[in-house]
Amino acid sequence: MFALILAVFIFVYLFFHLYWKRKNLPPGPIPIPFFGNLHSFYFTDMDAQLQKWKKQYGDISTLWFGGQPIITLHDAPTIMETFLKDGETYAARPNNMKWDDIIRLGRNGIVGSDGPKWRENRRFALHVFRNFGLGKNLMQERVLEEVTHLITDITSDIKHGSKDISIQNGIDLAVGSIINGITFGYRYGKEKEEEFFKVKKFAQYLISEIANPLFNIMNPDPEYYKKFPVCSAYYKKYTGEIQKMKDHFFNLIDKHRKGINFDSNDEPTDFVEAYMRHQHKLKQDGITDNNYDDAQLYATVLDLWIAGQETTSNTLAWLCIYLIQTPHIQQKLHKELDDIIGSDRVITLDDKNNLNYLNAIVAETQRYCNLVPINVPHRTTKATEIRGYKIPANTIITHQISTVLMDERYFPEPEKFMPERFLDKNGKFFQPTELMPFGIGKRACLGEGLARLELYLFTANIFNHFKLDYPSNKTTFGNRLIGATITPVPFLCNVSKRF
Ligand code: HEM
Repeated sequence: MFALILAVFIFVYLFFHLYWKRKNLPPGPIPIPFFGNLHSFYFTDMDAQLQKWKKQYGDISTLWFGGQPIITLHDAPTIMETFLKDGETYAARPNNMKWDDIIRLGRNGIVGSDGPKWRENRRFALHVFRNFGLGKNLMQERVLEEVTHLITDITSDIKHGSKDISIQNGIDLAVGSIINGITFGYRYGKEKEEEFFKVKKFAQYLISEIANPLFNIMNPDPEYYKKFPVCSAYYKKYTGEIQKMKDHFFNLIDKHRKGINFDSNDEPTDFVEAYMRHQHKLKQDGITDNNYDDAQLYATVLDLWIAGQETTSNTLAWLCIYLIQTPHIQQKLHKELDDIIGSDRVITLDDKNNLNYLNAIVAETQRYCNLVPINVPHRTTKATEIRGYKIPANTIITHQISTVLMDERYFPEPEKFMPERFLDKNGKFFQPTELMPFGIGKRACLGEGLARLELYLFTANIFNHFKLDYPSNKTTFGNRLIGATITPVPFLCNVSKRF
């Protein structure tokens, strides 16, 4: 009798998991109970595994993160028709990813919030960025200040000849100084290097854990899962790290508030000040029911810092690695710089349209490094239909940038690093719509303008001043660490001066 009950139970269980819950969804790899498809990422790199599934199941498929199905789009035309042309339907974020609530004190910030709070705060941040000169010379000056410090530091590190140094750390610190300058109003530089690497460590921990299966399994309800042995140790460690990060940012926020004279009409010089002045105005106007409390401020600053530092800095690090691995491409870049610039003067936005090969290298690096292996998930705000599949409201869905950027239909021989693919027959740089490293639609990267400015100014000025080569020990050179972003394993490179 017991055997019969067990057999029925197993049958019902398998029938539900293997067939019933998947029957109306696009095809995809078979999920196993508890893990879904997450276990596959243990055996193959995330982006390579997605590529395999795309070949197997086509341009629209379903992945399971634990018990959570995620509809995944892989081809540019479908992505344009949905996320771009019907943006509002795809503008929400999942509301069952509970670690986020712990990290961001509820549904706060920009990356993880939605509805009016997200809309208002995204608009507010973009407005502040524009006031700080994005798209004008002011932001260029901020970036160039850090570029100049970096060039000076590298020059002094290598003295007269050439030397193996960590250009990666230098870039990290410079990009961190830019985002910290924008958010809190001060740069790190060499003097505050220790503070920078402390925050960077938190950021890296958060980002890398997103690829941890245990993190994803516990995500729907960490408070419940922490009752189980392995999960409870994980919960303790994870929340401990988050607490340190919260302490750091709230400390800075409190200090900042004390330094602001709210009676003055001075223009704010950093994001936190702009935010606090806005909070103050709302209070004065008696508007208490608003979307601008301190939890929202903390979570937004956290989002800007993490999204703004790690992404740009890693892209630049990959660019250095690729140009070391392809000396003929670096040589061609040096030739363009010699022909167009011809001195060690500072390269600015005014030169951008003449530096076609350089722009193509940046574009190809963004394609090839494929920084975000799994794009940030979205949630449908209403029922819709995609390629014949009925997708209900509140379905988790994402457009998979990583598979689009490696798709041979849009980028022939995608496994090759070939900047020439972005030059037309007259040698002019162009960007096809399929090149979408910042995502598309309502949720496309908020920092795209700043990131593009940084990628261009750093690349142009670093390579105008220096030649980069392999370090003497290249054992792990170019190896990848996979998390929410793909990071190069820490590396040295041999740097020599060109002037
Ligand atoms: C090379 C650099 C960068 C890359 C490749 C990148 C890529 C992305 C991607 C793929 C998304 C998700 C889009 C989606 O949900 O579909 C995103 C969102 C976001 N990024 Fe970036 N990003 C970069 C730099 C930056 C910078 C410099 C900042 C801040 C100053 C920033 C702030 C944000 C924010 C706040 C969001 C969330 C937007 C929202 O949910 O409304 N990013 N980024």
